[in-house]
Amino acid sequence: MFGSKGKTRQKQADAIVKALGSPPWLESVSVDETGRAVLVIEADPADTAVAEALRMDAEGKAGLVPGIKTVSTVLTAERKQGAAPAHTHNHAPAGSKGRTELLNLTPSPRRVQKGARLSDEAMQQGAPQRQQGSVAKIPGISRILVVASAKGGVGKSTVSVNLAAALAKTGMKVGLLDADIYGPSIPTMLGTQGAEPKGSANKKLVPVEAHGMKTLSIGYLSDPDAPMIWRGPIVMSAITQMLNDAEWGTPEDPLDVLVIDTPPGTGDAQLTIAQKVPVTAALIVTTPQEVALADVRRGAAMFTKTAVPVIGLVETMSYFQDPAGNKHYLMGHGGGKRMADALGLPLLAEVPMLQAIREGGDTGVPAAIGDEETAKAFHELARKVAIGLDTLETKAPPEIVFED
Ligand SMILES: Nc1ncnc2c1ncn2[C@@H]1O[C@H](COP(=O)(O)OP(=O)(O)OP(=O)(O)O)[C@@H](O)[C@H]1O
Repeated sequence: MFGSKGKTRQKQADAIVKALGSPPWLESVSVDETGRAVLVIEADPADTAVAEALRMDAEGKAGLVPGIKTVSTVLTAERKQGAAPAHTHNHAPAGSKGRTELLNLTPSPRRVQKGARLSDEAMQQGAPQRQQGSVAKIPGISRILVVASAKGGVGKSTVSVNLAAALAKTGMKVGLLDADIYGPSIPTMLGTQGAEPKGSANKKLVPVEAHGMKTLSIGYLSDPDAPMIWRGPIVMSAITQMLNDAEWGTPEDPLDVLVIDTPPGTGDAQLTIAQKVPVTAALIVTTPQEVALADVRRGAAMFTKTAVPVIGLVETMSYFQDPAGNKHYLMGHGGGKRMADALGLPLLAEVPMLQAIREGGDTGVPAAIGDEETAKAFHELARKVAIGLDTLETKAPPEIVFED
């Protein structure tokens, strides 16, 4: 029935169905020879928000199946009673002429049927969603990794600082940009409070050097005793300045990676960064509690929507190990793994709750450059992140285009 290529495509389609958990709303999956998957999702046209959420989630998961290069979705009205159940195919099913036409008419990117819509934030901004590669790269920066979390206080800045320090320790040229407008904590974590980035001869900001990294923080640019209300445009101009008008590297000698610590949540600031900054990939930080799942899902969906690949999840404060070596799962056990599985993302690290990590943050010497045992989790994470970023460079990004 199928040739060997056809069999591969069928396997990929089956893998997508499996990755999505064979849901009843998935009418069909097809994969063509270029690695483009088309998902046909049945949704209630009256509930566009649900349809949109299903689509984003499904596309994110499908995009992670090996061999899949782009994912497009066709949203259809709900199946009438007695219609065929969900199945996979490499060709439009015989006898479903309307659907065949629909699939054949969509060599291009994702089509959103009338009724489906973008998020409220995107609508408010009135801007088309970003397509990967559409934001110009910054000369002097090879890759940008954003570290995000759905909620505040989960240990995102701690992961950002230690990951950046661990990457720098491997010999990579690393930058760390603190874009956390609500609580720029990176100067404290690096022991650079009060630093004032100087201007260079060619009127660029010179990043502050700390622990083998180049760093800039919104905290260096604002008075910590005079908290200001940061609004979208101001945030973006500060971040844009720190990104584009700073001496991170040169086109001949660029940074290998710039880690950006973003503000927690999925509001305007995060969406703007994902859309306007040439982000290579995102990393999501969470704690083990189950309650955060919906928030994390929303965060992952935001990146999917803006065509930013998420390379994985990091669970932090996973457990406390007593002096006898017993592990105590104070915040629950396995939440990060379950969440990663539910989102179809790899869990890249489970960082323990350690006094040395907290103290490292408070004293300005990241634990990742400290003693071997404490630093281990971050070094392992850095290794996986470096591999993840390299892998992305050889894989075509998902293709996303919205219809008017
Ligand atoms: N693995 C860990 N072990 C011990 N303490 C930790 C760990 N991770 C984070 N902490 C501590 O928890 C507190 C919050 O961490 P952090 O500031 O990194 O969170 P955040 O998510 O960046 O917060 P915010 O939302 O304010 O940006 C800090 O005091 C930090 O030292």
